[in-house]
Amino acid sequence: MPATPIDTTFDHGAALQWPDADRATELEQWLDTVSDELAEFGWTTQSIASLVPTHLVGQLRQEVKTLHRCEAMDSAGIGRGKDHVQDRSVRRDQIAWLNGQTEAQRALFDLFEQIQAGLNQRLFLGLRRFEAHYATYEPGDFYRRHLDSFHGRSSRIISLVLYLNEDWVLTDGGLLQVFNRENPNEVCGSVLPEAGRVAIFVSEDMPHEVLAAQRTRYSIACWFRRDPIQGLAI
Ligand SMILES: O=C(O)CCC(=O)C(=O)O
Ligand SMILES: [Fe+2]
Repeated sequence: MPATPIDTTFDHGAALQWPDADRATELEQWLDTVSDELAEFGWTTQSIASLVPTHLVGQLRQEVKTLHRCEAMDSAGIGRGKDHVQDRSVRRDQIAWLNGQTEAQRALFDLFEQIQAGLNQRLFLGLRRFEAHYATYEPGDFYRRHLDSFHGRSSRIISLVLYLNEDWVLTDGGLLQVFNRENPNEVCGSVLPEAGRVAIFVSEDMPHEVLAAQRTRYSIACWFRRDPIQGLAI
């Protein structure tokens, strides 16, 4: 009996990769939708499931869980430069900055670079770089209503928050509430912090708040900036 010929029509290695052409089309459509909604409403929420391999969000979740468990995260502060203070009545999360060094962070930074270029093309924002940190909210932790950037000093232009939590339900709390930019007492949207979901908004326009979480909540907050200088913390 002849040996079974090796099937050369099916590349098993390539099948595990993202199909490049489909993914590029998905990304262009995704960027069109995000740009339209940012221009019209100042914010949007989307899934990144069609843009990244399924295991990426799980890898990022494992990284932040490890950082949290090893007590390698710092209490988050508010204000910039020498005005930077820790005020537990305003925010209670713990953070750790991403450095793009692990495989998962490299893949995420690739996506962030594509988002940066795509938003620049469509909205002429002049974004030049981004910074991102993991955040952990333990049960009871919150972040009161705030803006991510102040008018006139705006170096943070677009905020993007990626959520990492599996099976998050309403009773777990921790919703992101986005307020009307004309009337900051009116909630215009709520986002469930479930794995693969992002919230994207104009940093200096959209007041927002993280409601108290009832279970540990993991996320990555990223800011796309216009200024070229590294290390100017806000
Ligand atoms: O985690 C979120 O939903 C938003 C976090 C936030 O507002 C911030 O870190 O500035
Ligand atoms: Fe914020």
